[in-house]
Amino acid sequence: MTSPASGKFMYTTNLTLQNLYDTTRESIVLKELFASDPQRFAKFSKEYNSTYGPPVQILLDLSKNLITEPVLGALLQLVREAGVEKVRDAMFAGEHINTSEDRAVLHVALRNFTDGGLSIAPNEAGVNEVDGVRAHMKEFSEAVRSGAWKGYTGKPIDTIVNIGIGGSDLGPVMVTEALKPYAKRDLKAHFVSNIDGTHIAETLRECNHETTLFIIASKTFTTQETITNAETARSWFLQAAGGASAQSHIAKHFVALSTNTKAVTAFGIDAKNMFQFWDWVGGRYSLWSAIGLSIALVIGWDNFEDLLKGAHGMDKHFKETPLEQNLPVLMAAIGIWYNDFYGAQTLALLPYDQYLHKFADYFQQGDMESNGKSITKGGHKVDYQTGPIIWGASGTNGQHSFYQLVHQGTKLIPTDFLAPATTHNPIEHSKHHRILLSNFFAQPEALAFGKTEEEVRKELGKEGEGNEALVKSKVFAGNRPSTSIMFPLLTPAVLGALIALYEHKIFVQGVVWGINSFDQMGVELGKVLAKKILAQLEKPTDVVGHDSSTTGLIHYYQKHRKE
Ligand SMILES: O=P(O)(O)OC[C@H]1O[C@H](O)[C@@H](O)[C@@H](O)[C@@H]1O
Repeated sequence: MTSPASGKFMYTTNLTLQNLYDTTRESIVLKELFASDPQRFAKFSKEYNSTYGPPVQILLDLSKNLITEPVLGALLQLVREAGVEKVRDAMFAGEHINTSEDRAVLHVALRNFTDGGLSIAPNEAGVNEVDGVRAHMKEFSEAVRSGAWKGYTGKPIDTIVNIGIGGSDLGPVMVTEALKPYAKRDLKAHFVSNIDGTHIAETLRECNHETTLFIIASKTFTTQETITNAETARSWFLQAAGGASAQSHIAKHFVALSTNTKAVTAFGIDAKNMFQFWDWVGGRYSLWSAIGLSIALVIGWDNFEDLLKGAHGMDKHFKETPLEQNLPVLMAAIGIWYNDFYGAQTLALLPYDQYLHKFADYFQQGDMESNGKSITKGGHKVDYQTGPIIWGASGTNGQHSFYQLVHQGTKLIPTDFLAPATTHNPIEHSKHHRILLSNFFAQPEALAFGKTEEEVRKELGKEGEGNEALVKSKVFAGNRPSTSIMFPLLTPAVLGALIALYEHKIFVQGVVWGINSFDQMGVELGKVLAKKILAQLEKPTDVVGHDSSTTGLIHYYQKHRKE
């Protein structure tokens, strides 16, 4: 048998799985599986308890998935056969598993603490500088939060503006939203990402230049959106602070988070106000690095460190736990079952926690930029499905929009439901939370077990007689899969562990599919074309080298634009 090195999804276990799918799919009916096995929940749910850092408990209930013991066994065999354990260890050891860019993949090193016991790639350049950058971030964030760091007129900072995009934006946005209960409420935080001038313009309207700190977050420090927004912020600041003579005040109001010292200093930011990270930190894995500075500013250093420690606990679990008990491995295995055997196209992330309302947005980049690939590491075109489309919204909002399709549409939509047992806002004696959780429990139940025609007829009584269309439209076929994830309370450490759980799930799937989860060549072409087009926008005669559609659209813009 060949492996994905040839572009064929053909491990030996693949045949076993295909065979299981062909011969047992009809009998994988959740209603029957639960009825015939009172132990199903006990068998297919796992409790994670951190062995490192602040306490983290996570309950992962996989029992409402379309799996049986033989299926899960075969999926784990597939993971084993694909060599996931070897590649995982290679990642922790700092081998250059990002082969196309010849880089190590060491975001795990950013959340390693010397007593963590994982001895992560101590020899990779930069790994021994992690502690130093953390100390710098701690000192700086504490100075800003305490008011010791002053703006150029001697006033403390009351507003921060993180300017970044993609991995330099989504993590800080998602985490600061998720951990709002831990936020310093009198420090306003804004995140500017879009090149659309509206984003920076609306943000600057809310800022006082004397008390605002701009954090320019860009791994490469060449990203068009970020640099343009940063230049606009700098001009705004200089103008408000008295023109060119105010240049020396920039040091009090602009810091940079980057791997590119040269570009940062060329921009005018002092190297001592730069927080370094390294090329082995992928953008979408960078919230643990200096990119997390805005998080540390908002929630404070100790909470930021708890976030890292929660993730580190999950790293230990991923590295040290047998596959059968390994949460990210189990989630990855089940995702492969739907993606490559059932033909599911998507995965919906559905947190029943308003604080996690950016969770799906965050993992759209995390998952889709990592595993949205169709060429293997060996350079072959795949003949199987790779990364799923990630989408979702926080409960219960989704219930009033897209759940109709999830319950009764023609597509199979695997779903992950997430919820905390306790809310940070127990208003009305937690009445809201009880209602929220009743929905969190009800939706997976409804998806799995549905409602039969017989039940509908009984319920409708006379109204249903002679109205077959009505009866049929009220039937829920059921057997729609879901995973449920619960935790006691959304703390920084729990959030860290949850993010790391999904990161490692993505990792495992990427290895099984034989792709490089750590480059992102797919974002390049559009960028290059946009640069070329930008230079042609002035006059219709400049618009050359395009198809008639693109040319027509640019001509329309040229005809109708107003400065
Ligand atoms: O931090 P930077 O270098 O500005 O990159 C921002 C983003 O740019 C591109 O879209 C990709 O490379 C992303 O992975 C990255 O997160």
